[in-house]
Amino acid sequence: MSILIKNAYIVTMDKDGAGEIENGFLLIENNLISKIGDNSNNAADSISAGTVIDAKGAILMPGLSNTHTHLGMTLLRGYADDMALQAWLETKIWPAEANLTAEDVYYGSLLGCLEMIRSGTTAFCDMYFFMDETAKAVEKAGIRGCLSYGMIEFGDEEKGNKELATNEKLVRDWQGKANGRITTMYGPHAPNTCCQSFIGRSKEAAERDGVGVHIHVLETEAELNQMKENHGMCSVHHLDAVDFWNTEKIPVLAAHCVWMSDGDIKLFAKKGVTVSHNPISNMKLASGIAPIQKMLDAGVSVSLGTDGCASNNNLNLFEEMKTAALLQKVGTMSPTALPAKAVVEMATVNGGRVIDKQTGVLKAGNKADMILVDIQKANATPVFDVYSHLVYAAAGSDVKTMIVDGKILMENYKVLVMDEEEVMKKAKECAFSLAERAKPKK
Ligand SMILES: CSC[C@H]1O[C@@H](n2cnc3c(O)ncnc32)[C@H](O)[C@@H]1O
Ligand SMILES: [Zn+2]
Repeated sequence: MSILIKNAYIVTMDKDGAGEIENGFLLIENNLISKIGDNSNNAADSISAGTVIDAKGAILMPGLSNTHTHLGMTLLRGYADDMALQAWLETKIWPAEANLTAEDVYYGSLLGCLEMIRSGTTAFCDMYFFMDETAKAVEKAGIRGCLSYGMIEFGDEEKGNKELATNEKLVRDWQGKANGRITTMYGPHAPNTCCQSFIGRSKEAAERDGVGVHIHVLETEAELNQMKENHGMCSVHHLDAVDFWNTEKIPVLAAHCVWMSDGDIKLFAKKGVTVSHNPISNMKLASGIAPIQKMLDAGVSVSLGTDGCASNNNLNLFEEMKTAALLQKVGTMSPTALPAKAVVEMATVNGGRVIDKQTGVLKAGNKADMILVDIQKANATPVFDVYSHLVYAAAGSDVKTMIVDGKILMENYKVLVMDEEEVMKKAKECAFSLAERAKPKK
């Protein structure tokens, strides 16, 4: 099993290696990148491979990583808009989610995988319900998923025990499955929906099982105020007291982090916490502007997420990259904040670091997760700077080919791993049936 890609403009994202190669080739053997180099002297002509892709007119780059989403929520796209987080969750989303079935989450997740394949995302971190179904969808779709069960216990110990047991089963059943494409984490939802000791127990379970933790933190000013009122300190310091941010043994992924103080940022940098920045969700729910430039300056590893489809309302990381850059600029009133290359690093290198260390950079020995972005298009004419193009001008729909773990999932805009029409039909049926079941009974 080998694939040779030649004549590509390669963006490796490899700081210590090739950087960009204007006319490059890349060889995949089994699920790994075995060679990458310059093709201006036709070096690739001497390489034989089972499949050859001529990538003239395309950028070859690492696949994008979406480090915070709730994939099954594709069914709730457009279900409840223009509301603040707490009211949105309590009056619309949680009542709808109380009616979710396993079938809903399967088709919602498959639809999410399809949308990610079509827009360049090769890997994602998820936190939701019925996670066996998301795992089955990931298995079928061929992408990479880091899955956590979303645990909410509101201080109820008995509920907490059940939630931990469900997450533990997910880890036992799915960790490392699908040739390592599926990994798992523990997912305590947030510091204001789970008590401190429960979140501490989640961390201990994750360390015992050798997997990471994924949590929402300081998403809104309301959370910050509630934590100060109830505990006399912010969420970050509250959880530091149970050593939650310690990454010596396992990765720690913190979504949102909008209301971080300078002290919180310093602590995250020291501890090695990965932040998932979700600018579109933060804008739509009017949660605020996360201090991302400050985090990067302090040495925090910041990645990008979309959040769920009910607060975004899509899974398109190209939109997320552009929004991240623009939002930092307007938030700091500085056009030099969050330049294009730093944003591409967030969506590739930094996301890869938390999902699978052998992804996010195109170099020999890494896993073969990559995309081809079409630049034979009006919106790609001219390309002066490849990072500027990717962040400010490119669209998710410019992604023409995707390879994950050495397998072609989409080739020349044709998705090879599922019947798109069928998936959309089933997902639509599930969505409308769910909305019907969620209607308040008269
Ligand atoms: C317990 S599974 C995940 C849980 O989180 C909800 N959710 C979706 N988006 C957000 C957000 O921006 N902040 C907090 N919680 C969110 C989702 O609906 C599930 O109930
Ligand atoms: Zn979320």
